[in-house]
Amino acid sequence: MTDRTPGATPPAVPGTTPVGTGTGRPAPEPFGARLRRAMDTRGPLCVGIDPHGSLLTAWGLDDDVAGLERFTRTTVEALADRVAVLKPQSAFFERFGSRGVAVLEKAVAEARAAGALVLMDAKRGDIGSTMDAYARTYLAPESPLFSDAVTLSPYLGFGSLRPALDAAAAAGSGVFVLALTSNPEGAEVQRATAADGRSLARVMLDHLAAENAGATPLGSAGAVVGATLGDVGADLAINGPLLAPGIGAQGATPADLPRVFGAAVGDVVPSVSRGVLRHGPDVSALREAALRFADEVRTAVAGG
Ligand SMILES: O=C(O)c1cc(=O)[nH]c(=O)n1[C@@H]1O[C@H](COP(=O)(O)O)[C@@H](O)[C@H]1O
Repeated sequence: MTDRTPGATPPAVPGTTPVGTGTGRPAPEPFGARLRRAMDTRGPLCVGIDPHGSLLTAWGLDDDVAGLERFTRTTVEALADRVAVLKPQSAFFERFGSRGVAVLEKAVAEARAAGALVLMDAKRGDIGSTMDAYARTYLAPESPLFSDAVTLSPYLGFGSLRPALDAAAAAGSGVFVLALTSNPEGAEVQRATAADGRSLARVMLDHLAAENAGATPLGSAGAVVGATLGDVGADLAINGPLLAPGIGAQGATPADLPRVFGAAVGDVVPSVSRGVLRHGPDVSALREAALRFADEVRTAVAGG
């Protein structure tokens, strides 16, 4: 009989083979271990690549595919050999159709080759059979968009993400699941109460903690928790990474991190997009801005 208990592994999607299984190759190093090393050596910072039309214009570029290509190439060149994580926001590339996605593919490959971990910000979430296709897009090593990690939305039920969780584990990649997002509208859903009395965010955090149980030095199933939220009154220790967007343009600063994350602050990957990108197109200015954020984060995490 099929196990229907919450958190049980759902049956395989009919007609599909789970992504990345049965290759006979040795298991790749898990994302959590790779991320911990990158955070230790490069500093715990994620810079988002968000090519807003207004930023392209501010950089003196046209808001077209050529501008997108130039903006992306400059950002990768400036940062991929020094920041721990680069997070391209897929929407800003998709808006140009297939030519924009081609720019994204190239950026992913070049950023990874330069040593950055690439977190694809796609915020995907769907029924399991479609989730399997998303897993093949971002988490299958043979895909042109294969990334070190991907952002996922769990609001079709955490269990619907299973194909992506399994594909990530098989590929040595990671996931970041939306728990408490940085935008004020998120509370309506994420702080709503589930049937058992927990908030929906708590339910997601508990699922992630279960995914990461026993992993060392850090699990590969991360949560997204906005740096903008103040004291969230929740234990955020999930033995996995905590992506903290909202620094810079949305008003949060690295100094806010200890208040939001408490004892889990050492597992936080703060994320900033416009706060760094607005310093372009000068490569040195982009680097200096990222370095400043990374230094401020280190100081905040160390309690200074
Ligand atoms: O998953 C994300 O990265 C994310 C989650 C969240 O709760 N809030 C949030 O702002 N983001 C993303 O983080 C980036 C924030 O950009 P800036 O506000 O320019 O730093 C955008 O790409 C958002 O889509």
